[in-house]
Amino acid sequence: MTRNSSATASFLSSNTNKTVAGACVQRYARPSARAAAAASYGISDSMEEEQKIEKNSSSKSSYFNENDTEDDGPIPMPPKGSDLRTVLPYLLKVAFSRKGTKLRLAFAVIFLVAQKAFGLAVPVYFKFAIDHLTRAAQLPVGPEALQAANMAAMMLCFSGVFKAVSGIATELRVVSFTPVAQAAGRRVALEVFNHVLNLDMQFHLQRRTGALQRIIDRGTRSVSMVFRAVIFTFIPTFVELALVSALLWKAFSWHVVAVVLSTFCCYVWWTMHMTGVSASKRKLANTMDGLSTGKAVDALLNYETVSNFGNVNLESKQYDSLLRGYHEAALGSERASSLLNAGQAVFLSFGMTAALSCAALGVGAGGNASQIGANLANRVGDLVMANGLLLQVWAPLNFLGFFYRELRQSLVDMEAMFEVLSTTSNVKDGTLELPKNKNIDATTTTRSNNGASISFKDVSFEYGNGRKILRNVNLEISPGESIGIVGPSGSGKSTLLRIALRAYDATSGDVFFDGYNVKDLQMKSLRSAVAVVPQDAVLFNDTLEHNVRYGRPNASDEEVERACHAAKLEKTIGDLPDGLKTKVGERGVMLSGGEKQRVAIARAFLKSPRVLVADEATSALDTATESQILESLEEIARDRTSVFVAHRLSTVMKCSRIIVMRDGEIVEQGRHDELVDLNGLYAKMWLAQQAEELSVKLEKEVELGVV
Ligand SMILES: Nc1ncnc2c1ncn2[C@@H]1O[C@H](COP(=O)(O)OP(=O)(O)OP(=O)(O)O)[C@@H](O)[C@H]1O
Repeated sequence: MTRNSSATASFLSSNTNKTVAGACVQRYARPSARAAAAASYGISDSMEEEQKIEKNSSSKSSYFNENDTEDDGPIPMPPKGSDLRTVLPYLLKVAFSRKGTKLRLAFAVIFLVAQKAFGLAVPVYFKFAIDHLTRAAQLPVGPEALQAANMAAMMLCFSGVFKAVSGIATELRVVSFTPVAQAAGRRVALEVFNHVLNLDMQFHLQRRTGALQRIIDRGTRSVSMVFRAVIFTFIPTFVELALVSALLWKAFSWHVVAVVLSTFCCYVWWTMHMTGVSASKRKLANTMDGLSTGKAVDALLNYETVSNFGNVNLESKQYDSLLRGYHEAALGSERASSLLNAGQAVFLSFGMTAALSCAALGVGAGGNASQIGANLANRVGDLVMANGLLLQVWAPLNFLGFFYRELRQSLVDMEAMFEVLSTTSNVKDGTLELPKNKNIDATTTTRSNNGASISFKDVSFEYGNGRKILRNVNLEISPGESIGIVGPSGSGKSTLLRIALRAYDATSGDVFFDGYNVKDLQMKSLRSAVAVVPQDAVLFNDTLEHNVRYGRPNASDEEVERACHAAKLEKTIGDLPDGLKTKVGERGVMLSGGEKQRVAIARAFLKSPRVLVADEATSALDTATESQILESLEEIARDRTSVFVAHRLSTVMKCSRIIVMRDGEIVEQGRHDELVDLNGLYAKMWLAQQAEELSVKLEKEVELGVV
């Protein structure tokens, strides 16, 4: 089970959805990753800062989770496609599933209308000011000219006030809308986290953690971008364009409007076309980005293996070639973006010049050359207004290009996220719950047999590649029995346990837990009745206490202490600088293999399960540590059903029954002495191990000069 033990450990020890979300945030959240990287490069100051932030944010987020999600309505199913017509209604439903969103959105729309209306009034009042000034200049000096000049000043004041009001409305709009987009993003993020952690083991084995993290990260950030682009950029820009066109038509002619609209159409066409080119290159860049991040995370997580095998250069080369691929793809996308920007600038400059020239020359306004000359003075104000209005429409047009690009990108990012969200687990959850009151109370000293029975009936299994791993396994484990499972490597021992705990479902046959078919049981209920101590206990990058308490998050301090005592962790705690509050590092790197095992045992003790599963829990330890750990395990196994998978037969010698597996079949079973007498596979394995131990002992004695 070595290969998958880390995934199994976190997968099997999840008690509640809330715990799952917490664990997932720990695994995927950026700050943790950065803190880990900082730790490995010795950036202690920034790490301290990160730790403070993490501590704060984790306590805050659990507070918010508990309260906010209670108020929130159910989140809708993710859409099938990734085009705007399907994504937008989904996001609106997500946003509206939160209380108060409609009101916020209504305010945001009111402020948006105010922003645009007052914004358009600015050039109009500026025109009025110029008209009054022109009139004042044409009048003889006197009270009438003075009154016209005063009117001009007043119009300028109005224009200034409207500009200020428009600015304030913009900020109010941002303030009232941002929480809506953020809340929708957070809800989607939480949904993806929970969904991913509830997916089966096959999914997690096939996906690279780094690449998955990027998909989730980018997908959730895209949520607020879609809102900003569509609701606060595209729709207002079209409305504004319509209003400006109406004003220009009234002031000049339909010819000017035609020039403006043609420019707009050319601009939009160019933007859409080039954005398509840029997006396809960006998609490739994203794939390369995911691959290179996945590679980096993989190498950093396996730091010890990389450095022990002297493969830093190999890892660097592979990482470099992925990075190069990413940079080439990103460069292609950048080039397309530059071409897009240049084209946009050309269209806007020519369009603006053409529209203003038409307005200045009075194209389409009718009349002969002398009339044009007579109206020229009046047209100065109109021209200034046209300039102001066009600048006003062109300004968001620049953003329109940016938002369109971002929108396309967001839809690409969301597609990947929706794909993850619509992945279904091959292992379907059941509906039945195990009776709750049957778990043994870890705090009492007198305990009665309260283990669960497990039975395998004609169980066969293959991982999907046509190779049979288990063949018609039949096994009855009674409540309170201690079972040892042994057999050559690859004989299917760990697979048998995975099927019992529903990491996978049997291809044929059934498994019963306490009389219930495991397929009918809620996974949460089944797994809360079982504690797994794996070979390679994986710890969270948190305090020792957090890692122990993970077995039962609501345990009291006294219970945590008792669990540490049972797992013989006291010496380790005493040696650590901050005792139980010491951070154990990424995956528990600050602890030895034996110490990590003890933490896993303390966790299992605290969980107080009905079934204890120790999967090669002591195989990586020396014999002295093994016997201590076995003592602790036996203490937990007392009065419970226990299953020990082991290579070292000394580990299972004391079990009430030993199951011997070969090629996915149970070939022998019985007590240790019975199996030795049987003279079969077990007896051979026993003799081989005895001989091996004897030769190791002899070698040591020769080294020490005893013989
Ligand atoms: N996720 C997987 N996909 C495909 N094959 C797998 C997977 N996990 C395990 N196997 C294969 O299934 C077989 C049985 O594996 P299993 O881990 O159950 O053996 P085991 O008896 O526990 O071995 P060991 O003692 O070495 O841990 C092995 O040949 C292994 O390569």
